This record gives sequence, C-alpha cells and structure tokens, in this order.
Amino acid sequence: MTGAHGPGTSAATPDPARRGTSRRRFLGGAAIGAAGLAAGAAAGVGLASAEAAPPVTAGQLAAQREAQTVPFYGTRQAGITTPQQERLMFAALDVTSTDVQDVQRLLGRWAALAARFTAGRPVSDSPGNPDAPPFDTGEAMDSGPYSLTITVGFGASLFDDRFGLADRRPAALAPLGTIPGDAVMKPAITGGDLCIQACADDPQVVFHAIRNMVRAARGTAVLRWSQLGFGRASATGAGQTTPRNLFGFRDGTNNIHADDTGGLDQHVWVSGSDQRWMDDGSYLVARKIRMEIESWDTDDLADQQRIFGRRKDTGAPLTGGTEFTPIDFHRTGADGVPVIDPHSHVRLASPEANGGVRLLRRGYNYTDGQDPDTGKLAAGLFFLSYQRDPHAQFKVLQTRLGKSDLMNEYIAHIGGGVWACPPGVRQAGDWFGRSLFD
Ligand SMILES: C=CC1=C(C)c2cc3[nH]c(cc4nc(cc5[nH]c(cc1n2)c(C)c5CCC(=O)O)C(CCC(=O)O)=C4C)c(C)c3C=C
Ligand SMILES: [Fe+2]
Repeated sequence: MTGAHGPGTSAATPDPARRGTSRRRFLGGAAIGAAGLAAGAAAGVGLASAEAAPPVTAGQLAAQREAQTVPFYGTRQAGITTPQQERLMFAALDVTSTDVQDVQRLLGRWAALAARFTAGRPVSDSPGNPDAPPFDTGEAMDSGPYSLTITVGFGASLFDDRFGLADRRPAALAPLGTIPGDAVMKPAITGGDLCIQACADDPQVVFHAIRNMVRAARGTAVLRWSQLGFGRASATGAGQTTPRNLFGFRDGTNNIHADDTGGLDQHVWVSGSDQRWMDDGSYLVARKIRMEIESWDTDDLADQQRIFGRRKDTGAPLTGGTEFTPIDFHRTGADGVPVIDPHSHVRLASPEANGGVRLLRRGYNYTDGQDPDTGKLAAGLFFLSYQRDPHAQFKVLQTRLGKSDLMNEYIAHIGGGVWACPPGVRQAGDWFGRSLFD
C-alpha cells in the first residue's frame, strides 16, 4: 500500500542517512573538548601529584548537555523509557486527507525529519531557493539536539472508515468510556488522529521539532491542540533525582524505572496482542489535569501530606523511613486509625490496591498563564503514561482515583487522549507504524 515513491522521499525531506551540515557544527568540537578533558583526567591519574587535571567548566558541561543525542532508529520508539528530559511539546493532529497514501507519506516524512532533528540537523542541508520559503524555520539553527526524542502515536479515530484500517484497530485502543472525574474533559483539547510527543532539555528544540513536523503535514493533517510542559514531573531514569510537581511533592518515586526491564516488559511494552503490528509498541494515555494551586496553598501541611500519604520534604511514606522505603499500608496509629489514609493518593494508586496494576508515568508540569475568567494561574500536570493496555491499567487506576481520591478536591481532568505508539523506526527509509499498513 506504499505510494509510488514510498514515504519519506519528497524533496523537502532528503535522505536522513546523508551526512550533512550539523545544526551546530562546532558542538562536536565542544563536546569532544569536554570529553577529552574527562578522559585526560582519567588517563592522568598517575600524574595527578605532578599536575592536577583542569576542572571541567560550567560552559563545557553545558556544551556536553547540548550535544547529547538519543538514538532515533531502533526496535522501540525513544521517548518512552528514555530518562525524562526537562521539556515537552506535545501535539495532537487530525488528518484532513482521505487518501491512505497521504497518511503513509506523512509518516515517512515525519520519520525522516525526526531522524534529522534528533541528530541536531535541520530539515534540509540546502539553504533553499531565495525566492521560496526556507526548508527549515530556523529557530534551532544554532542549537544541538539536547537529547531530543520524538514519539508518534495513532488515535482510535484513525481507525474509522476513512483509511480502511478499521479491522487493524487493536482492542486496547477501544474508547475508554466515561471514567469518574472525566465530566469536564473539553473536546477541543481531547483526542486526535495522530500525536507527536517531543521531549528535550531545551524548550526551543522541542518547539522547533513540532513546528516543522506540523508544517510538513500541510495538506494531509492539521494541528488539533498542543501542550508545552516543563520540569519533568516524574523520574523514569534509575539515576534521576525525583522531581516535584506543582503541589510541591516528589513525583515518580514508585515509578517503573528504565533499568527495570522485567517491569517494563510486564507493564509497558506490547507483545503478543491481537494486532501484531503493535508488538514492541506501547499505549500512551495523556491527561491534562488542572491543579487548583491557590486553594492547595491554603491547605495545612499535615493535610497535604495526608492526601498523598507521603512527607512533603523528603517524599518518605508517612509510615516512616526514607523516600524509597516501601509503604506499610497496614500500619495503624495509637488511635487505631490507618497511618496511610484509606483515600490517600498513594494507597488508591498502589499496585497493592489494584491487583498489581502499574504503569510508566512520564508527566510534565504545565502552565498556560493566567485564567482570564478567574484570574487564577491556569496550571497543573500534563500526565503522560505508557502501558500495555489502557483498559487494564490507566482505566483501572483512574476509576479508583476518580471515585474517592482525597486529591480530587484540588484537581480536574480537562483534556487528553489515548494513542497507540507503534514500534520503532528501524532504519532510514522505514516509517512510523509501517507494520500497520503491511
Ligand atoms: C490514573 C493514574 C494516575 C493519575 C491520573 C495521577 C495523577 C496525579 N498524581 C499526582 C502526584 C503523585 N502521584 C504519586 C504516585 C502515583 N500516582 C499514580 C497514578 C496516577 N496519578 C501511581 C500509579 C502512583 C504510584 C503509586 C505507588 O506505586 O506507590 C505520588 C507519590 C510519589 C510517587 O510514587 O510518584 C505523587 C506525589 C498528581 C499531582 C496528579 C494529578 C494532578
Ligand atoms: Fe499520581
């Protein structure tokens, strides 16, 4: 079903395998300089008494961070178990063409662009024709990749009767139905035929990636809604310190970490499902969750901690220990009352209360500035979660949380969606979700 020239072969998206101009040519040098210093320091151990290794400067560390790349090609998409970067831009798009070959070509163009952007390269190595708009929009021209990852997903609506894909829709992508707490989901920021999650350690790099991928969709798909995120609100890397959400609590302590391959295989990566094209993929459930931070800030510390079941300063469970001490859900106080409130967030979301259910959280804090109607800060958590089956995982947890989580007084789910993220793009010329169309 591939188009005559196959996806990804248009003039505006040259072969990503071609070596060309780096978005920032001198960065390689800067990174090698810093790495060289580190290697020199290691090699020079024997000489240490004679000559101390020069310290690595803040500038060199910043250059290293800027030059950092995450491999794009692979069996599984990056951006799912990749240690979480600092910045997010998320986009949901609707397909406007009714020709399935347009969709395939778009997925090929996106794969070629994603390969380039994640390597720190612009849309094209050519400056283009002075009488035509430039190939690349330019705002990341002086920037390295900053660990950019680009992850693409397919919404349930892509499997309607437009593209002949109805019988390829996995059971796991069937609509979740109404879940307690969903009453205020706004259609304008919910759903979408396609989604792109761009994560990097720089805000302009994620913006550039989404902007140019939306631009490359012109004539085939349009932007439906988007979201910027900052200050990763989950830890996914084993060595990452646990970040804080906008309620000020450590978030991600009990997440599935990148080195827990058994946990990831059990809870995150699809294998042997009813639609084999999804093997090595994962399902993304996103929720834009508004947080009433002004009222939260009037609540006393003891109550805030009761709501989560954890201490605000250290993240340790209220039953004692340090951040990573297992929670003792059976402990009662001298008064016979459970130390971890029966309606606390950690109890209701725990595997113990949900038949072992877990998911991988990858959320970001967000703010849309001030709410013009109320004057309050429009801020919250852009909850991103990956799993094998949203029905058996997200829905089970959110059904319990939506009914009686103490936190519900301070939050509202206002948008989001579910997308099937196919396996990885294997090599140049391959495209996102090729196995879906085979
Ligand atoms: C349906 C799933 C979940 C939603 C929605 C959700 C929203 C949400 N969570 C926080 C803050 C914290 N969550 C924490 C733990 C936690 N949350 C979920 C699931 C959802 N959270 C799970 C599965 C867990 C882990 C439970 C466990 O195994 O112990 C924590 C505690 C620290 C941690 O382990 O990460 C915090 C804090 C907010 C603010 C929020 C919506 C705005
Ligand atoms: Fe949570």
